[in-house]
Amino acid sequence: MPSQTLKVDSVQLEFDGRKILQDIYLDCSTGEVVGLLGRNGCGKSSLLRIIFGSLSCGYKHVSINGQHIIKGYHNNRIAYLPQHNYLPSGIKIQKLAKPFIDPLLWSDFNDQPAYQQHQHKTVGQLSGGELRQLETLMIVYSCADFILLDEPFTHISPVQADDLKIMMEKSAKTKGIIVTDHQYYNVLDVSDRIILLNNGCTRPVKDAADLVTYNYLNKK
Ligand SMILES: Nc1ncnc2c1ncn2[C@@H]1O[C@H](COP(=O)(O)OP(=O)(O)OP(=O)(O)O)[C@@H](O)[C@H]1O
Repeated sequence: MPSQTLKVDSVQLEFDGRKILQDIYLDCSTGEVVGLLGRNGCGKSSLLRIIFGSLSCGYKHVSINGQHIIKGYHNNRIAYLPQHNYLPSGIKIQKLAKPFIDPLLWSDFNDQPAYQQHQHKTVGQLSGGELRQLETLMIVYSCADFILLDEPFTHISPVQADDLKIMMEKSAKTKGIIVTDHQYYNVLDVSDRIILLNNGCTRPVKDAADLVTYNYLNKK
């Protein structure tokens, strides 16, 4: 499949007159994982929601291969794992998963231990980490060309985080992934490039020293 590129720029977001996002440029091509880092409240979730199309803002320009995208979720172009749980309770995982998963990826998804173990349970019968793992799996294996992951590592154990990174690298052979999480070491580990969100602006990050310069990490 030919490479595709998602581009996001000129985003203007304010809440109650307070500027949250103002000088944004972010791109992601199929075949790569882009990590988005930033301090609490700097606007990472808002930016992902704007790209996905679930948060309105003053202005934005989102495109895929030059084609303007108004709502990223239309036609399954972009899938989004929100920071908080999104699956409805009371319905079996198996029933929820079927319409979600890319039919071409079904057999791979079906082989995942988390799905094998929990497919007959409902959301309410899962632990917080089990649910998070399944929610992330379902987004990574969805039909979308671009995947936005908001804190996929936060509630899962180190072993499961390692499994998720392997799965993301595999998925990024054909999809583009943008991931944000405060477990920055996992984000650094899995990402091809890092973008820092700071004072409403995006900045490319070359290495961990840049993260110190921009006051994201403390100097050791
Ligand atoms: N609906 C809203 N109304 C007013 N302010 C909001 C609203 N949603 C978010 N904010 C504010 O916008 C800022 C950015 O929020 P956002 O959730 O995007 O940050 P974040 O970088 O994802 O933070 P965290 O890392 O803590 O999850 C925060 O200061 C937050 O308080």
